[in-house]
Amino acid sequence: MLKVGFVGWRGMVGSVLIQRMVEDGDFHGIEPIFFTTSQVGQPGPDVGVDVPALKDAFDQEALKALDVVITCQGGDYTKEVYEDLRGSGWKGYWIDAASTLRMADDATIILDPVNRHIIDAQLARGTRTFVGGNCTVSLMLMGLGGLFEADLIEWMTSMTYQAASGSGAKHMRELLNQMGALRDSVTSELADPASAILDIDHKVTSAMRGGDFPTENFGAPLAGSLLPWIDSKLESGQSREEWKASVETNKILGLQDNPVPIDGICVRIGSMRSHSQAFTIKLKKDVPLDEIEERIATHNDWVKLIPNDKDATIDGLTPAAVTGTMTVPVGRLRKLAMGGEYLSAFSVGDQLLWGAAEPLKRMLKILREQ
Ligand SMILES: NC(=O)C1=CN([C@@H]2O[C@H](COP(=O)(O)OP(=O)(O)OC[C@H]3O[C@@H](n4cnc5c(N)ncnc54)[C@H](OP(=O)(O)O)[C@@H]3O)[C@@H](O)[C@H]2O)C=CC1
Ligand SMILES: N[C@@H](CC(=O)OP(=O)(O)O)C(=O)O
Repeated sequence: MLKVGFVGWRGMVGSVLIQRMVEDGDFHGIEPIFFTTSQVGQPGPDVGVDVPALKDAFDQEALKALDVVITCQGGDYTKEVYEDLRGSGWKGYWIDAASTLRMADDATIILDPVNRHIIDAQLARGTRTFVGGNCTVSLMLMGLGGLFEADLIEWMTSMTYQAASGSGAKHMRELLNQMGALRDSVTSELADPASAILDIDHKVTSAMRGGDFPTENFGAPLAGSLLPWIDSKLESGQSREEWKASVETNKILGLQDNPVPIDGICVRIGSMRSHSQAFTIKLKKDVPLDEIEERIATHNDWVKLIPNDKDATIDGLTPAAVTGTMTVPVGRLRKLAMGGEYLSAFSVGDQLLWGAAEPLKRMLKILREQ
């Protein structure tokens, strides 16, 4: 039985992973051991099978005894533990949600509905480090995988609308507190249908700019606003989040030698846990729209084609419709005014499921099938 260590299982990504594994009965047939950086000795979670008390996530000896480590603890943990563990000669499988190791030569980015052939080839070569992709990248590929598979894309832009959850649990709370503070600033005016909308607008804007508006985590108002920068600045002028689109996509698809250029602007908006993206796609040739739709819709079991009409779009192509589900809807598909080779598309996906936890869960299953 595989001995599988779970690190970071209590966090937001980790708890979605555990929830999905319990739902699918994945804890049966493995020996799960739970680790912590702060609660050593406390009881492990209820996952339907017996688990020992929590072990120290920095205990190299305990980690070395494992066949598989799955970590959702974050990049700092990976930096602190991974090299020493490998340096000690440990030959187990390391499955990680953090970005730290993604671009390392000996690591494979996992998104098996899109790159199972690469995962299998890497396993056969003896690769033992597998890392989940950036959430926008994984969600984009789940939606547009059919176009990449048919080698139809010459270049692409991705303009993102990213949820608060991508920054972590504290940020989700802060977004809600910001929303509440905005409403609280005009409670009496909202109760009076005769109050002037411009007065309401003025008060809301003042509240947003006020010194007591809760911005400790985002550093600025997000509710009622947006933040067109995610992560650090690179020399190229891109944000790190924008840079990941091209490098990670091409690594996932094994196209590093002949990469598809992908670039855009990543924006944080006030949705809770679903990321959306608007794409402009330059096709290699003028492919009919019905063929494009067919290729997108049949690529995997989770992508869902949304007809390009208003009702279907408002119904099915929003964070409110998608959050908490595995479905990745793709819609707003139409040829742009620039010509038959220019395609628009819009997609939405739960960034904690396909964007973070699901590829890790599925990688463990792949290992169990070996
Ligand atoms: N958020 C996202 O969208 C994505 C995140 N990732 C990666 O996953 C990593 C983890 O992200 P995320 O899950 O958001 O991080 P969290 O901040 O939710 O959790 C990280 C760790 O914080 C500790 N912790 C301290 N207090 C609490 C508490 N009250 N409740 C739960 N955990 C607590 C836990 O460790 P302990 O039990 O040891 O104390 C937990 O494992 C990220 O750093 C990133 O590398 C990857 C893709 C997407
Ligand atoms: N940066 C992403 C979330 C994330 O954790 O990404 P990565 O796994 O690439 O660090 C967001 O803010 O929405």
